[in-house]
Amino acid sequence: MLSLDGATVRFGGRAVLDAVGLEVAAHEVVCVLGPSGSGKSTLLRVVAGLQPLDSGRVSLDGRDQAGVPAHRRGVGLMFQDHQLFPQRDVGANVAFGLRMHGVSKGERDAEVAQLLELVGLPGAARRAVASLSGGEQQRVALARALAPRPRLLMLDEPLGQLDRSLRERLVVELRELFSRLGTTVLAVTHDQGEAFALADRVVVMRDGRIAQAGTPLEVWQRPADAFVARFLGFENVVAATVAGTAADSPWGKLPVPDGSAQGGRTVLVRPAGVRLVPAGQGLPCTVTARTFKGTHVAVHLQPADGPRLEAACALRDAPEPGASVGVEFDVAETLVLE
Ligand SMILES: Nc1ncnc2c1ncn2[C@@H]1O[C@H](COP(=O)(O)OP(=O)(O)OP(=O)(O)O)[C@@H](O)[C@H]1O
Repeated sequence: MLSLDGATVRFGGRAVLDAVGLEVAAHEVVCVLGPSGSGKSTLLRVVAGLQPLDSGRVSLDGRDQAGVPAHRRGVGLMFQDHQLFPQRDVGANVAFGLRMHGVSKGERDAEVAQLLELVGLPGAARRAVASLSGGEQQRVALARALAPRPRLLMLDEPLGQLDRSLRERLVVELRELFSRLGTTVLAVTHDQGEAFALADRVVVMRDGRIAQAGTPLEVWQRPADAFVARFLGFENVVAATVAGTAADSPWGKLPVPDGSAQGGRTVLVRPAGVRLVPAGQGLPCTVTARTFKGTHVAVHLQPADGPRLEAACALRDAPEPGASVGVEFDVAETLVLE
């Protein structure tokens, strides 16, 4: 449905989008993820027709969109600050795009009622926008974006301003809604939890380029490089020299899976693969801090030599800060990055 080919945008000589290639299939939900300034919003704006390309191409349903203005592209956009019209009621906000398309009043009212039902706000058409909570306003903005039945719906930080529990709930609702409607979605977020919960496929951006694209599981299990691994929150990433099934690292010899890439590499050890053993065994470390993570405790460790480590520990097993422990590494949670 959507295809970007060598899409490039430069500001003052710097490529903010650098030869980006991306395909989005019909009914697919793709989340673009990346740190601030990596080019996510620019990517959306390019697809929407709000930002011209310096080179490359954007196609929708196989048709090059060069010269096609934003309002003729058939894409819906929902921004972070959702920009509802405060002086109009909920129904008028949702009906906005339908009016622009010349839909009659009777049809509009029926459509608005149906959309409000869909986003979980049945009967809210006559309410004032100011009387709604942040989460309710977000749903109205979503109903408004869905109303003209866009072939592609684009969301820019759709849940950005909401509190965590509401975001987690809405993300599940959105996922159900999109799969029910078969909506094709391109969403941008800097929250990896949101992206992983919402997307069929995630695209991680760095400095205007795609660092990795894949299903949430693929990206989580095999981050492409140290940047992606760190961006996903993995701290135990270290340069090492791999020979056979061992890697020489600042933490000593690490076991690595059979068939790992050899030579000078970057090695990732997931926190679950950092096993605490009694002091005197393994790599000597001092516990510097503990962070409660709900299902486990993250134990932060300073080895006598080498960069800090993070271990995932059961609540009852987590040692106190200041304790001396040993560390062993589990090959099943170790990965040599390409
Ligand atoms: N009109 C512009 N003129 C000059 N530079 C721009 C313009 N728009 C964006 N940029 C720059 O391009 C880079 C990418 O911006 P973009 O908004 O696409 O990033 P982002 O990944 O969406 O970031 P954020 O998560 O902070 O919204 C940034 O360094 C930004 O300062």
